[in-house]
Amino acid sequence: MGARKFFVGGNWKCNGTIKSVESLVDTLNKGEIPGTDVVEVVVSPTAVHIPLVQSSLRKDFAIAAQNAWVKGSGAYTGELSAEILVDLGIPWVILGHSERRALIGESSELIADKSKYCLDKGLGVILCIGESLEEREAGKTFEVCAGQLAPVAAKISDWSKVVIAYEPVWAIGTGKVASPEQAQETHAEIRGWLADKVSADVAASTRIIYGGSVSASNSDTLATAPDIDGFLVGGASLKPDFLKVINSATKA
Ligand SMILES: O=C(CO)COP(=O)(O)O
Repeated sequence: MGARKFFVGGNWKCNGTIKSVESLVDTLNKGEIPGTDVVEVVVSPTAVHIPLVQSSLRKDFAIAAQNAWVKGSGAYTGELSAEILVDLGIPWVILGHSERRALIGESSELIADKSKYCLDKGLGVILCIGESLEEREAGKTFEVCAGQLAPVAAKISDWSKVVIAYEPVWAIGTGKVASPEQAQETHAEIRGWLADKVSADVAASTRIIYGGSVSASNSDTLATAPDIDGFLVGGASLKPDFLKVINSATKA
């Protein structure tokens, strides 16, 4: 546990006005959090809000894009390349979010290719995986997670800039948070899979964070689970509650 610094990401998804972003940044800037030796914080505004956030956000928080294209800059209307993100000084990108898998139809293969491309260009990747309710009820949670990780493991060798976000689809935006036992069980299985398929070192050092209805009222308890190394927060990251979630790093 000690080797893995707690990681809290705020995924703002497709939300925000200039006014609400300014107000949220102001709230975050005034918040007290443990030092950067205890917690790493990343926020992910929409692409067009990134410059505003970059110029105004406290410097101990980093920024992540919510997506990147699978190739470099070029004739890809509507996309953002890793090169553009690197040029803007954005250190992280979220890839494979279940909303993009489900709504845009991104496959695990495409997400693996994107992960490889972005890592090669120097970005850190927050790689999202997780099962649907039907898959959980069919007892396929681990199978689904392993199936989403396998194409990535086949393509990358350096995991030092990968954070795995386990986000069960049934818990996202539903208020139905996984219990600490449910999340811990899957996190431990993912870590075991990494040990088996990649290496013991990668398993020991890779942060596996939980996402899905994380809030100020449940983050302290979730943080105590030994294999939960942080959170990817949606709805609560748009509110002052995000500061409370960040502070749960002290419970880990
Ligand atoms: O999808 C999520 C973060 O990426 C989680 O969203 P909620 O926290 O709103 O459930």
